[in-house]
Amino acid sequence: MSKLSGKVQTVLGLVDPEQLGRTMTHEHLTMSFECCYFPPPPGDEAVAVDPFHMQHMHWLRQNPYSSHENLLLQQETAAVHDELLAYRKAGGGAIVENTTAGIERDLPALRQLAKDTGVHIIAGAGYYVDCTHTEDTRKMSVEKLSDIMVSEVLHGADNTDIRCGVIGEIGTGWPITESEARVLRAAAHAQTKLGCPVIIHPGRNPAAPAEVVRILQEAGGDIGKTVMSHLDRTIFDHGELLEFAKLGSYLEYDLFGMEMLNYPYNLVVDMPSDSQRVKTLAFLVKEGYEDKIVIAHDIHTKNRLVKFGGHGYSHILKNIVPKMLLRDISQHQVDKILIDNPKHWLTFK
Ligand SMILES: CC(=O)NCCS(=O)(=O)O
Repeated sequence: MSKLSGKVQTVLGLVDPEQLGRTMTHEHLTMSFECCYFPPPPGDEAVAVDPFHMQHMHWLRQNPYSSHENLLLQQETAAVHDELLAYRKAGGGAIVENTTAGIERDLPALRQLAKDTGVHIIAGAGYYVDCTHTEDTRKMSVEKLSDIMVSEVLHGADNTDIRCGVIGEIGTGWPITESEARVLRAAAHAQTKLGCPVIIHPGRNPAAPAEVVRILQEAGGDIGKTVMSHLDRTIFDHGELLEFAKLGSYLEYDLFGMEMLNYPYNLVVDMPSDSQRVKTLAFLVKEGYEDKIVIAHDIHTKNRLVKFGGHGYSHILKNIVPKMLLRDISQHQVDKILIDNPKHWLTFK
């Protein structure tokens, strides 16, 4: 039996799963989202260059990806530090930090934040979406990619001794590229070796999550120990959602706090409101999936920090939980979603 077995691996070392408490399963504390810059609407170029003023807060919420400055979350470690202290005060215990290679993972910063705030931080191994893969990454075999992920978990990543505790977020688009498929297979192989949790960023198409599951399964992945992220912007039809849920992954609603009219990466998508997200959670609970739901905010731009007028990492604990209780999700079920499900997922087999 591996020494990881029965434990959760944080950036400060192994912990007993009971120590985690309430856990956001998909956040970023330091990263760059420059890879996904989207040009501003015509006429808004001047605002986009200098958006951090009170009168532009609404513009930023509607166009978060159209300001280069807004994509540099890695510049805000001091604010994130304060917001993690607020998260603890609001009852939070742990955060899964999903930044992988390609979007500027910074493990020393994560270790410092964990030390200074007392929040358990679990770091992610592996690779983000295709456009961030380097030439080296594209040339690697599945075995080589898998060896790297295993090493990031067992020995440390980015030339540090800081160890990752999950594989992911593994980035995929739609259609899934050859390089992304290779990374997915490698993640499945590493998961088989390690018995570790995996988390996936699917492409923006309702068929994408199931296609990822198919590739992982074919490569021997453990779907019951895998989180499918971003379902709030991916699967809308309740019938299709139940079909996907049957495949057995954790179902993650992780864009709480993000409300926008035009989702620039797929204009066909109507980004749901938080009320609609809660309604979908209540639906899944009613259908018997209370043991498979996990939630988070996926903060990946500056404007979502409290410092810039955003909701911060405590929004779910402060605002969404009361709403869940109002919508027939019991306290026991809320505790499953925030404590038990993340704990089971994060514990190494
Ligand atoms: C960092 C990240 O991948 N966030 C997801 C953004 S998306 O618009 O839901 O794909």
